[in-house]
Amino acid sequence: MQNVVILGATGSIGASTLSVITNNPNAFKVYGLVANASVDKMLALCVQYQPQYAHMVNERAAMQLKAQLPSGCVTEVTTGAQALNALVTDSRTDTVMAAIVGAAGLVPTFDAVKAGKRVLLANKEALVMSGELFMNTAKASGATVLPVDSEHNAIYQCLPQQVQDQLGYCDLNANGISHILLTGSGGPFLNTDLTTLSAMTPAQACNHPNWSMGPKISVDSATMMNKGLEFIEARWLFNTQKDQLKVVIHPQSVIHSMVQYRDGSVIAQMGNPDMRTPIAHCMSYPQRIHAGVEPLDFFKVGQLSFCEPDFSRFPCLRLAMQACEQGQEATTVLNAANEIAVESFLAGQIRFTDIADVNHHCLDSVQQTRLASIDDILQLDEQARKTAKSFINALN
Ligand SMILES: NC(=O)C1=CN([C@@H]2O[C@H](COP(=O)(O)OP(=O)(O)OC[C@H]3O[C@@H](n4cnc5c(N)ncnc54)[C@H](OP(=O)(O)O)[C@@H]3O)[C@@H](O)[C@H]2O)C=CC1
Ligand SMILES: CC(=O)[C@@H](O)[C@H](O)COP(=O)(O)O
Ligand SMILES: [Mn+2]
Repeated sequence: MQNVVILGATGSIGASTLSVITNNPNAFKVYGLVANASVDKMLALCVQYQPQYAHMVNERAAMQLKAQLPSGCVTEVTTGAQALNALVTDSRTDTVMAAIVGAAGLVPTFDAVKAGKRVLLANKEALVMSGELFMNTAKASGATVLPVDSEHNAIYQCLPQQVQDQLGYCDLNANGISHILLTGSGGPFLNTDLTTLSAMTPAQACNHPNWSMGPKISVDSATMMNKGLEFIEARWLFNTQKDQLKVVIHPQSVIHSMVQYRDGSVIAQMGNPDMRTPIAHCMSYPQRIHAGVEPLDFFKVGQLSFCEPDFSRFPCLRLAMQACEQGQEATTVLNAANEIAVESFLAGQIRFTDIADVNHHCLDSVQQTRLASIDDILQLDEQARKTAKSFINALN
């Protein structure tokens, strides 16, 4: 029985993780649930799963949750950075699902890695910000990092065992691998008339053709910044060298990514677009469990198609690929700028096409100081957020 802590329990990945646990009650116990401020959702989860701990980052939310928990519920409600650190590093915590959205997930995820836990990584932004430090820390602590993001999970499944065992420092070339092919759907605006892009609304941007996800990642899919963040994520997870990583648009999201070998073989991982598959894979690795996902029906899949990304439609993808080449300072700035830009777009303060302009401006103007620690990363993140906010204020 694995004791599981879910960071981001009230979100989309949190719900899928809890569904996998519900399907496998003898293998997993919900030990701790973490969210920011969604009291009603957390209350319902506490009643259903009776975790040992429910942690709310927002202090008021923690007080409200405490007041509303029914008597007889075993859950202890906590708040504050120290309590969160204690939960992820607790000797009874076996597995941490890292599924807080954005930079807010970095510290608890990193703490779990430092403590040598089994870390199931959905929070790609943590790796975008701290990639090198994150993977080095995992190696030093002996933490097992398993990629939940559907593409990275697919790539992982297509790699040989010895490469899987050396996540973060594997030599792809020495293992006969020529390329990693990172697939992306192109999102809801793949074929939208370019002249109308600036008028696209948050609801249209969040209307992903294949996946049901939280609002931030949905907008990132629409700009293809999601693929850019995933490009950086793959760079760190699979230690890719220049030109080993390619983005392929595949609108149906049936193939979740591929690995191309020197001898001409291409190994792909396929399945219905349902995050419970990669989550179940990570939770049970190296075993296989029931995820509650319908098997892929090849007679109903229809046509699978592929094309190259068009950078004039998706400038954020190019920015991310360039930032990846520049290094961790640039990717930290880009991630922070993008979080502010997406938040402002969702709040109706900027246009869809302004997101790329905010990101571009921050990459060009934020001074990129050398990053040696998580504190350095958080400081640069803060600086980039300030710059993004000033730029947005000047737009309006
Ligand atoms: N959804 C998906 O299919 C996929 C998601 N991912 C990645 O997984 C992560 C989560 O995505 P998703 O589940 O869609 O996001 P959601 O928006 O659905 O959920 C976000 C979760 O994070 C919590 N949260 C937000 N801010 C904070 C904070 N400051 N401190 C603590 N908790 C916070 C939310 O709590 P509250 O409800 O209280 O606000 C909620 O539980 C992202 O990094 C995303 O890129 C990767 C692949 C696929
Ligand atoms: C489910 C998942 O992993 C998302 O990151 C998904 O890939 C988003 O779809 P896009 O390929 O459109 O970015
Ligand atoms: Mn993905």
